[in-house]
Amino acid sequence: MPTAINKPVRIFQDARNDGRAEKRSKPIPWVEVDDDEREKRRKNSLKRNGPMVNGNDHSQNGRQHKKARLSYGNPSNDHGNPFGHTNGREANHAGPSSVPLNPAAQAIQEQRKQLPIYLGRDALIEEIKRNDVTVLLGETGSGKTTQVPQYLLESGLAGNGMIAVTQPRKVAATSLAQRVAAEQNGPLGKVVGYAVRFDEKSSPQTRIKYMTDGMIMRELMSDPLLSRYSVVIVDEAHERTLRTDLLIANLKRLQKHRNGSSDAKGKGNSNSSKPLKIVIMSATLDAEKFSKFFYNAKILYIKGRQHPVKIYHSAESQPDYVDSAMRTFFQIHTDQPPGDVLIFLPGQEDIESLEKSIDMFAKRLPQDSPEVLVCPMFAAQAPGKNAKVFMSPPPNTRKCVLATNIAETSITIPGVKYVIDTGKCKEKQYLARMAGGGFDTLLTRDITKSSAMQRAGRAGREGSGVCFRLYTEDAFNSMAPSGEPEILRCSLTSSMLQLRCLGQDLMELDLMDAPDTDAICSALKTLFIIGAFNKQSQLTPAGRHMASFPLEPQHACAIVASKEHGCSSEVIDVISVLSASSKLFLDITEQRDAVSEARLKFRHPSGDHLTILNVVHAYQEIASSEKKKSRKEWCRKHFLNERTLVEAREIREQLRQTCTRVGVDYTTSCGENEGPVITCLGHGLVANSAFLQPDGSYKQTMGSSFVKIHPGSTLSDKKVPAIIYDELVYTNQIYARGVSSIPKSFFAKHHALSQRAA
Ligand SMILES: Nc1ncnc2c1ncn2[C@@H]1O[C@H](COP(=O)(O)OP(=O)(O)OP(=O)(O)O)[C@@H](O)[C@H]1O
Repeated sequence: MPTAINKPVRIFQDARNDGRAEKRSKPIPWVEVDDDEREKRRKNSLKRNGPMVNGNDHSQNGRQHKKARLSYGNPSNDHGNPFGHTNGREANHAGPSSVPLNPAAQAIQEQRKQLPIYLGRDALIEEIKRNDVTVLLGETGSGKTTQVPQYLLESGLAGNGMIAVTQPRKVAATSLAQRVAAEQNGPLGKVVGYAVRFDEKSSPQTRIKYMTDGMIMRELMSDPLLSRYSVVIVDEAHERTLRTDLLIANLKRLQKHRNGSSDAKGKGNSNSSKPLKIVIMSATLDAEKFSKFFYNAKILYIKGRQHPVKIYHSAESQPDYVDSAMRTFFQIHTDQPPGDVLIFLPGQEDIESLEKSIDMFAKRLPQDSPEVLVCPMFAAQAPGKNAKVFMSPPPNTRKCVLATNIAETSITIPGVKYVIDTGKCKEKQYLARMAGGGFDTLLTRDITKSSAMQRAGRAGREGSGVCFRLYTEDAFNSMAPSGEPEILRCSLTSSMLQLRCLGQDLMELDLMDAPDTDAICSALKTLFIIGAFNKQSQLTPAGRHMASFPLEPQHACAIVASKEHGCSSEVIDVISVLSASSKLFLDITEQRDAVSEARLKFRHPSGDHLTILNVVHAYQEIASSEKKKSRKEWCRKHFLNERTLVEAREIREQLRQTCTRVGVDYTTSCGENEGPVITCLGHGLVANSAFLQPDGSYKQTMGSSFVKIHPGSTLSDKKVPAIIYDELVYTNQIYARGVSSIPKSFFAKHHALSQRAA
């Protein structure tokens, strides 16, 4: 397909020689993956031991296909309704055709019928009806995530219960809900809704709810049997996030309770009025492992993908992957037919650096060349900005999305035809032994085969696509098949607290993989010193309150402590900013002096937390008196991210509601005397504290590591006897970020506690 991809790109030849011009001018040599070989790999990746629901080898497929067409949009209830009787509402959810369809909606319905999964619709419904647990494996783009919930709803299999579809990431949950609401020909939040942290769009009419795995885990606290749901679909289960693993363990437990059956075959349904169906889905899943975990649950396969994706590997390895991605982008842009480009990079820094390079070289394109619109996409970016990647670019413009692995699974970015995969990602890793007390940090590493396949899959969503891998075929062949489950590499503090509120013990839970003892001890230690657990590792009343907040326990602890210190208003203001998805302070390296000058007036001598509070107060004043435009200008002048402040305002509202529930008066204020704010933050961050050493470094109180204050902190050039910090980042050394000074006397009580905990 791309015949001219090996042509030199002019703009690099013409560019000023910065030492790279000559190298850049040489096109990257590509090797196309042989189609037969790819088919062999595809078959291997879908090693089957169960029926294919949409292929010729399914015993009844021909008949079922016919029936599927007949029943589409007009489902009878002949698939049974194991969740009790429909209550009349069912008729409204018989499918999108119950409301007259305009031409655009009709086109969407036609698209639905073209998906590979459509051929197996009835077979799939039948299998899910027969089995309590179903493991569904099908290629990216076959239609699992968008169609399965609708099939179950339209067939009446969900009864009058809801269908939850869990996703590891917020952006997938929200964008899928939007798409499926359109497929159901209704507004978002009605029949189809979503729930992610700090944001929910649903109503009493909601029947399909896309939600993050964290949100459904949180629902367990108020509804331990998840009785509102008749089906829980765990999507992208291959990612094995910590929350997915905990959810799966809980689903297994509560299904036994609700269905009264100890196997996955659905035999216990007869006595149960509210049975639960579980569907585990992915394109790249160790299906046997999941099946075994659920007492040999049925594995089903969906054959084929809607559109082909051609794959190219670079002939040589590309150590400077950011530069190689940039060259590949312009090779596509100058030679290839229209189509947007999606580039996978490990993290925000690489994204920002590539954005600058592409913008710079795009200015050197010939005048008649199409424009380039770069759209970054990463978790720490405000949701509104991430949503921009889903919009169409202006005419005669090629969109170039620069994304981390948040765009890797589930989502469809309209217009994307080309994927450039650097082969790198950042992964959370818990450095328990290294840092003594232990901390989560992000490390750059090579991706897995499963990720490579998911990334390539993003190119074939709306038509045929092309994926350029910036690594050799040998490198691909030596990649691990899939990643290590998060439960084996992340901090367990938050999950342990949440589970204890459910009356569960992480150590006793029936998990697919048991976590490391170091990580368990570290979490227990942290929960003990913040007062969430007592010496016997039992949940305290304060711990229960902490778990009510949708926050890390350390932050929730600060709010709970503020009740006693009379400064809840201020603590909530600070925590709201720390919980926003993007950073408050914009760090522009080239303008470092201007940045620190502009921020001088907010700077608080105690450090970053009260500096944040000063910004929040100043913004509140501006927001009450100035127009929107002036607020924006004010933020720009002070190098502040206004989106963070706006998002923090929404988060504050939610935290206030939780405060009301747990009896914390959020209006109490310490006024000008801000000392108690640091004391409360200290209670929460006591495990994140360190003492000054003679050489100017800081030694952790709970661990044995030496840390430095991050250069971006207001305290970076100060020496204070003791600090608390929000997080540690590991580069060539360990840096503490989000730092405040705290009196050493504060530790008199806590240090003894931490010694005892150790
Ligand atoms: N937001 C969207 N806009 C346009 N088309 C979409 C959108 N979401 C889904 N589609 C279409 O529906 C198809 C099926 O998507 P779906 O997410 O159901 O597939 P999947 O099998 O779950 O894939 P994956 O494993 O990658 O999540 C896509 O390939 C695309 O053609």
